[in-house]
Amino acid sequence: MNTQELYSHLGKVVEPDILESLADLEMISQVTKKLGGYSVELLTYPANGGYFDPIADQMEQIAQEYGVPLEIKARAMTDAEIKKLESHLLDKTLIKDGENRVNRLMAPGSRTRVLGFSSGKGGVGKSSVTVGVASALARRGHSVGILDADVYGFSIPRMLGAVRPPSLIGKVMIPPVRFGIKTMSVGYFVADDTPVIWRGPMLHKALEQFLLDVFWGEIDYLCVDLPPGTGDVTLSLAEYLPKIETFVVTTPQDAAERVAQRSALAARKLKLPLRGVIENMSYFRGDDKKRYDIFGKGGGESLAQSLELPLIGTIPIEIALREGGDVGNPIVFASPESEVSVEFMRIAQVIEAMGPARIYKSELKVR
Ligand SMILES: Nc1ncnc2c1ncn2[C@@H]1O[C@H](COP(=O)(O)OP(=O)(O)OP(=O)(O)O)[C@@H](O)[C@H]1O
Repeated sequence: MNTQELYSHLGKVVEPDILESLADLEMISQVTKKLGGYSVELLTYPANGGYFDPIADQMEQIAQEYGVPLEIKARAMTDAEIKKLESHLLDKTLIKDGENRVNRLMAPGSRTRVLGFSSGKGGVGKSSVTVGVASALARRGHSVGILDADVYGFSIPRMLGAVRPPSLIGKVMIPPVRFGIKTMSVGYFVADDTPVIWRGPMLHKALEQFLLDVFWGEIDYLCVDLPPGTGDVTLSLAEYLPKIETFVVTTPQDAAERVAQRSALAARKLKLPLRGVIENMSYFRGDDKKRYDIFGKGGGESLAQSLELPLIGTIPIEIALREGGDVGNPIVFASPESEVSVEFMRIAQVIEAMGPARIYKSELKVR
């Protein structure tokens, strides 16, 4: 093996958050031959020191496969190298749309579908459903991102076990990736026990940044965990994400269904296209294989009927779902055969099959 061949093998290693190859990102130096083996430099950007190990492990594995000793050294990128990487990422993040710069995922003609998950009130499992559907779409081979817009009750980083904060390369924010899913949340910027007491304009600004300056790339699906009800944040999002297709999450309980209906009608007033209803905590299957309707029956169906929307899924109560959410191991990946996971996979298929909503309000733009 010559140095060029080894370089081309090592260059195929994928950077864990940017999800592009080291060669494309120019993050490894030429391989050099040295006494008894080879040496290569891995260039790190300011916050990715912690990623050195997983990348280096993969490079070592490749070298071992070819039976060549390899020394890997980390080197911090120079300012000029960071600038170059930033411009590479900016090209893939922003696109000119007339006078405006818009994030590629919001540009007209972008292939990204934006799926919003809303609920009338907290605690019905909206975040769990967002993670479940996003995980199922990822397992079906799509590129997926989750935007945690539930700014006061953020839970996505915990549910996905995402512990690394986003890195900043120049102006571009790199969303941490877990289970192949890009994630962005206010939770990355505040300590877990700190209540978010930002005022409207600050939240507006944070969301604007999450949508404009984040390197989402042209993902297939952006799943948005909306705050419960229809407050300020949802209003802002409706402006920023004119392509958002909303799914209403409810429980079988009558009361939850009525609150969900109010919020769905408000969403309709905001002209957020509603695409379907998902009923969560629909039943519990006991060890005796029987279904127990713990929270009653029929809430999802009756909400769907009153809103003239399809009921696209009924998700059972499953202890493993709650446990997976608590430790950052989503059930769709942890137990793909469970009834809940099978249902999430089915819902993902239904969403795929229904295709994007045909709306684009060109007058609504960021900046
Ligand atoms: N189908 C389910 N089976 C078991 N536990 C569930 C299920 N759905 C949600 N849970 C659990 O219920 C709790 C609330 O869920 P979640 O955080 O997803 O709700 P939410 O509607 O997003 O709430 P909030 O808006 O308050 O953040 C979590 O502990 C979650 O693990």
